[in-house]
Amino acid sequence: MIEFRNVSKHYGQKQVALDRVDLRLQRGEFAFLTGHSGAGKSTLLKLLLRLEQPSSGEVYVGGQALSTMLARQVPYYRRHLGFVFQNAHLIPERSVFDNVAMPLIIANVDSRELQRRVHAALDKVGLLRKERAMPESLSGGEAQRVSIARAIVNRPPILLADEPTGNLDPTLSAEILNLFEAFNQVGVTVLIASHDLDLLEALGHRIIRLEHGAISGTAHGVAS
Ligand SMILES: Nc1ncnc2c1ncn2[C@@H]1O[C@H](COP(=O)(O)OP(=O)(O)OP(=O)(O)O)[C@@H](O)[C@H]1O
Repeated sequence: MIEFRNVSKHYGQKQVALDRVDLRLQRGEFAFLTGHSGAGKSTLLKLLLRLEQPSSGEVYVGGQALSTMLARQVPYYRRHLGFVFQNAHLIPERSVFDNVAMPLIIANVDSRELQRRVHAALDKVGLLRKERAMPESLSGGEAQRVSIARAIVNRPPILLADEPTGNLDPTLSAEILNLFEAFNQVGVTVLIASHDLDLLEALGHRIIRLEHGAISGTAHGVAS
């Protein structure tokens, strides 16, 4: 589903963000990406989103080499990826419903289908009752759940997240990770960058470690 073949990424002349990374994620896999600050986690996700291009090597998603994708194909490609940031990044002057609907508006989905899908996404994250709320009235955990609803409303086969629990306490973090697990159980491939090793190790999923841009190990945590 996802493959990095000998991928390096340099910023400028000296900064090596990724160093000859080889990595495969099977369809339906759930993996964490961890490593120190500056290890290259966000860069790896940016390459998958095609926000950045490798300096050498190739990234394949669903069998397609991303370097061969034309600029005009990139927006369509990105519809197959859901992405969750550390901060929810909601539009403050739009309701919860409108925020979640945004990817469907961009994809020109008709209004009845849009309503049905937004309700289904909010239902999955347990926030249907908040559809008319404005972002400022949400707690941190609720805002993050809205951003997850927005990421999955297009039913992407791949869900990526960069430190999605970084601003949340341990109980809320566990709730957010449970949501990712629920999507994974219905077949979504999930890759989450996180520092929070204690939380990750307890879940029993694959953990991919980056160190100064290189893969330093891949192992499984121990499910408690
Ligand atoms: N746009 C950029 N220009 C120059 N250097 C960059 C750029 N983006 C990242 N880097 C550098 O590349 C390296 C990897 O950064 P990256 O953001 O991928 O690490 P990270 O593991 O996500 O770190 P963190 O956990 O702190 O977010 C770092 O040394 C960083 O300073």
